Amino acid sequence: ERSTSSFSYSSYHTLEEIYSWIDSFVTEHANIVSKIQIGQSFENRSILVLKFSTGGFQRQAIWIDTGIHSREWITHATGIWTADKIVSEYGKDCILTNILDTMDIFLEIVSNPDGFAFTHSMARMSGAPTSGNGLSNQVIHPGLSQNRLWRKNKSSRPGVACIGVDLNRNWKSGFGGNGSNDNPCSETYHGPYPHSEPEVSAIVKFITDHRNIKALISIHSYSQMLMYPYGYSLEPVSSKEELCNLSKSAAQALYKVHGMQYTYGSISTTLYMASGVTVDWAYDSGIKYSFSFELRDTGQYGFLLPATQIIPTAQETWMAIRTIMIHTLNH
Ligand SMILES: O=C(NO)N[C@@H](Cc1ccccc1)C(=O)O
Ligand SMILES: [Zn+2]
Repeated sequence: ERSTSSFSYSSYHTLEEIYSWIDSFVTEHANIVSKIQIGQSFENRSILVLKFSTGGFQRQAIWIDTGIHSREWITHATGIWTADKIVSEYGKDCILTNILDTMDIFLEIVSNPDGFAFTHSMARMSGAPTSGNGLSNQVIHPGLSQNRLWRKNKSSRPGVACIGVDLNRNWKSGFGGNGSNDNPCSETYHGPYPHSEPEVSAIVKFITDHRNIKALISIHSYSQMLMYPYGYSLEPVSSKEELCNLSKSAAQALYKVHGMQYTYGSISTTLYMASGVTVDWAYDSGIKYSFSFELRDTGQYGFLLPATQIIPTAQETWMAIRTIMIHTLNH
C-alpha cells in the first residue's frame, strides 16, 4: 500500500496486505501512531503492535488484540477499522480525545500471523486440477479451502503428529484445566506448558514489562457476546458487580448502533468453561478491566461472515470498546 487511501476497509485482506497497510498507516499518522515489533511467530513472522500515544512516558494504557484465532477474520478487519477510527476521532470526539490525552492504546491486529497466513493458503485438494506442468502441488483454482477454518497457531514439536496450539488456552491462569485439551490434535490443545507459544509469550512479556496496562480487550468471533473472567472457574471474580455493569452498558452502546443483541456475563457462566484464556491471565495479573468479545454473527455465516458486514460490525464494536475505555479512564 503506497497510501491507505486506496485500502478498502470493507474487504478482507491477506497478511501481506495488512502488514503493508500498517506501514502506510504509521507513516501517514506518525504524530500519533507507531509500530512496535514485540516478537516473532513460530514460523518467524514479525508480531506487530500499533501504539497510539499523544506523549508522556509509560502512560497507563489499554491493550486490544484481534485475530488470536486465525479463522476469525472479522476480528482482524475490525481491528484495522478501529485503528483508522482512533486517528480519525482524535481531536473530534471529546471522549476519545480525553482518553488519548491521558492514556495510550496498544492494538495487536494479527495476533496469530502463521495461522492467519495459512487460512489464506490454498490447500492441495485431492483431485484438484493441476497446472499444465502437472506439478501436483500447484493449486490453480481460487476460492475457499479447508485451511480457511484453521484456528490454532502453526507450532510443531518432535514426535507430535498434529500441528498447532490454541493460543486462547496457552495462558498461565487455570492452565490445563477443564475447557482445554491435552491432545495436540484437539482444537483447544493448551500446549506443552503455559506461555510455550511465542505468540503468547510475546504479549506476556510486553504487558508485564509495561507495568501500566489498565484494561485488556481480546476480540474473537462469533456468537455476539461480551464476557469477563473467569473462564477457568465458575467462581465469580472479586469485581463482578463492576464488570457486569460495565459489560451491560457496553452491550447497550453496541446495540444502539445497528440493533445487534450481545449477551454478557462471565465466560464460564455465559459460554462454557475455558482454561488458560487471555482474559483470565490478564485479570489475575492485576488488569481489572479484562474483557473478551465474540463478534457477529450468531451462526448464519459464522467465521465466513460476508465482507459487507465488516464496517457495521466494526462501528458497533467501537461503541462498546469506547465505553470500556472511558470507564477505565475514570476509575
Ligand atoms: O474462539 C472461540 N470461538 O471462535 N470461542 C472462544 C470463546 C472464549 C473467548 C474468550 C475467552 C474464553 C473463551 C474460545 O476460545 O473458545
Ligand atoms: Zn476465538
